Parts: sequence; C-alpha cells; structure tokens
Amino acid sequence: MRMIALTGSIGMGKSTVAAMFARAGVPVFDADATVRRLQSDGGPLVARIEERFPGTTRDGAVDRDALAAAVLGKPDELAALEALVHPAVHHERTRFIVSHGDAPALLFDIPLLFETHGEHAFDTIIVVSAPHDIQRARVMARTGMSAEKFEALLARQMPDSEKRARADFVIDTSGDLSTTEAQVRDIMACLGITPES
Ligand SMILES: CC(C)(COP(=O)(O)OP(=O)(O)OC[C@H]1O[C@@H](n2cnc3c(N)ncnc32)[C@H](O)[C@@H]1O)[C@@H](O)C(=O)NCCC(=O)NCCS
Ligand SMILES: Nc1ncnc2c1ncn2[C@@H]1O[C@H](COP(=O)(O)OP(=O)(O)OP(=O)(O)O)[C@@H](O)[C@H]1O
Repeated sequence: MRMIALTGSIGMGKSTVAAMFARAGVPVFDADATVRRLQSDGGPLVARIEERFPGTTRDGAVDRDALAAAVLGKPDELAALEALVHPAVHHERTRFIVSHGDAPALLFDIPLLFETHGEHAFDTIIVVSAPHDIQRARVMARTGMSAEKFEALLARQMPDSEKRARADFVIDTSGDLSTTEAQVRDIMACLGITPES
C-alpha cells in the first residue's frame, strides 16, 4: 500500500487537492477534520481540553473561537493543546489505515506534517503551494479570520520554501482548479495509481 502525505501551509489548497484525490478513488484521511470531530459534542478530547483550558468548551463541545483565543499567539499554550490533540489524531490515523487495509494507496492530509516530524511514515510527500499574496488573500476571505490569527497560525508553520524543498511533488495552486486537477492526475499517473473516474 502506498502511503501519500499531503501538506502545505494554511490556505495553500490542501483540502481542495485532497478532494480531487478522493474523487479519483483514493481514500483520504483529513487531520483537521479529525481534530474537529474529536473536539465536537461527545468527542473524547472535550473534557481534557476543558480541564487544561477552562471556559473553552460549551454544551459538551469545544468552542473553537474561545480555544483559539486561549492558545494563538501563546506558543506554550498552543504546544500544550497540541500535546493533547496530536496523540489522539495519531490513534485515529492508525484506525483509518487498518480499515482501508486493501487499498492500493491512501492519502493523508496533514497540515503540520514537517512541524511534527511525521514525514518518515510516508513513501511520497506532496506539498501544495502558492505565492504568499494569494495565500493571504484566500485566508483573509474566510469568516472569523483576522490578520492576527493568520500570523499566529503561520508562525507555527515551517516556511513554504522549506516545505517545497522537502517535497517529492509540489502542486502549484495559483492557477485555476482544472490546472490543479491536471497536476493531481499527473502525480497519480507517475505513482501508477489508476483513477476510478
Ligand atoms: C487552534 C484551533 C483551536 C483554531 O481553530 P479554528 O477553527 O479557528 O481554525 P482551524 O482549525 O480551521 O485552523 C486553520 C488553519 O490553521 C492550521 N492549524 C491548526 N492548528 C494549528 C497549529 N497547532 N499550528 C499551526 N497551524 C495550525 C490548520 O491546519 C489550518 O490550516 C484549532 O486549530 C486547534 O484545535 N488546533 C490544535 C490542533 C492541531 O495542532 N491541529 C493541526 C493539525 S493535526
Ligand atoms: N487552483 C486552485 N487550487 C486549489 N485551491 C484553489 C485554487 N484556486 C482557488 N482555490 C481556492 O483556495 C482555497 C484553498 O483552501 P483549502 O481549504 O483547500 O486550503 P487548505 O490548505 O486546506 O487550508 P487550511 O490549511 O486552512 O486547512 C479554496 O477556497 C479554493 O477554492
């Protein structure tokens, strides 16, 4: 089974590219979505987050705006949150691998792949990238985003140029979606993965 990691900095297009692989039949593990699920109503991280960051949960779920306010811009607090979250994500990832034991390839969308030194578990690393101005414009267009939040998340992330230098493949997402999709198809062909559609 080929283990493919997809990474890239905030707003570079990971989710969009992961969806293209999923449409082509490659099962996708989404680390951010897994975090959201583990932090949602009834999720296993809620009580532990409330204990460490009092007042950041409401009605049995993590209030992500409150949690973001408690950790962003405070490196020690963010590290404490990550120490709770990352082992739980890793556990879910193992379950995902077991449940797709017969797939020829799996794709893992992992924003902090390099930052958490997780790259060694993968055969192939794809980095999504775009010029900084495009990245910034995409992120700032999101609701609930502020310049401070963008900078605080970016500060925790390895510079894009370093990520690109470590990639087996770089997908440039500065063009239109069909140009991005063509790059996805080229990489699949290069890896010998037959698309389902
Ligand atoms: C800090 C939190 C509360 C902010 O939540 P919010 O809904 O406002 O933002 P969202 O999760 O959509 O993140 C926006 C972008 O920041 C990136 N990001 C998330 N956590 C981190 C982090 N610890 N360091 C750097 N970037 C991060 C995401 O990958 C995404 O690109 C939330 O991201 C969180 O719980 N993070 C800790 C878990 C973590 O480390 N996740 C990274 C992937 S496993
Ligand atoms: N050619 C392109 N390829 C990919 N995304 C594009 C392209 N053109 C525009 N976009 C837009 O850029 C945005 C990229 O957001 P996306 O959620 O995929 O990034 P991300 O890296 O997953 O973000 P985050 O790190 O915050 O999770 C989307 O709104 C997408 O529609």
